[in-house]
Amino acid sequence: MSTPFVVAVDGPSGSGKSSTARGVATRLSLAYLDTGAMYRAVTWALLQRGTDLGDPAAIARDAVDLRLESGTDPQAPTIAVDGADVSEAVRGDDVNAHVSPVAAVPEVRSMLVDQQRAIIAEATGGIVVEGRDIGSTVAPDAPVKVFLVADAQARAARRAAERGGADEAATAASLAARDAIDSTRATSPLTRADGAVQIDGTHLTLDEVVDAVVQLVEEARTT
Ligand SMILES: Nc1ncnc2c1ncn2[C@@H]1O[C@H](COP(=O)(O)OP(=O)(O)O)[C@@H](O)[C@H]1O
Ligand SMILES: Nc1ccn([C@H]2C[C@H](O)[C@@H](COP(=O)(O)OP(=O)(O)O)O2)c(=O)n1
Repeated sequence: MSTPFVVAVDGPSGSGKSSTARGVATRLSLAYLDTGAMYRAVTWALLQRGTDLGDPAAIARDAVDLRLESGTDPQAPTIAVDGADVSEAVRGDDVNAHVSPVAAVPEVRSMLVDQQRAIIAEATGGIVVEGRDIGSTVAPDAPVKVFLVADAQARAARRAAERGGADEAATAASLAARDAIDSTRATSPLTRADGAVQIDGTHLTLDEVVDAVVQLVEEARTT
């Protein structure tokens, strides 16, 4: 069986990965996988369990038997853990504050990377996958790799607006704290992968960013 066509979209928090990836997948009738939602779901479940999130060994021990299910429809993506749909719950402040240390635990990463590769293998019609390490680690052979960036101020303003006018300075601080941990952890840190095309969406509309990625896909399909 041939390997599914993968579009890898990586970048820092709030750079537009989810909106772009969903837009591209919808436009091209591809599946969509939000790997950040998987790290968020593990964090949510460990918070519910009362796991000591300052203790990587406790995180690894309690995460190992969690059962995640990712819905890959770009127009209605979902994430469930042990049968409960947590698509909304994983966006809360508590998860935002704890997800980066959880995502830094090697056992959590290897468990989720295995699951992500299994989902990709089943996406025979092609899939857009977004996260931090897709082009570098999860799907290094992806024919299209995008590294999406935007100014810190634009990212904070957009994320605060999305959250109903949340405080912009507090949102900026939360994004910066996560980016710092995500970029410096030992295991597959956020980085621009070999072969990734960097797109700066600061002064582009969402449609323009989607157009740019669709163009990269069309170029890759004709070469
Ligand atoms: N190019 C853009 N122009 C304006 N707003 C954007 C653009 N890209 C994304 N957004 C908005 O910014 C917010 C964060 O985008 P999102 O896709 O959730 O980022 P990420 O997945 O990287 O965290 C969302 O409210 C989204 O609608
Ligand atoms: N492939 C991935 C995806 C996300 N993560 C981690 C790092 C991020 O801070 C959290 C949450 O990711 P998510 O993409 O949902 O975050 P944003 O929507 O960009 O704010 O998970 C990761 O380590 N590797």
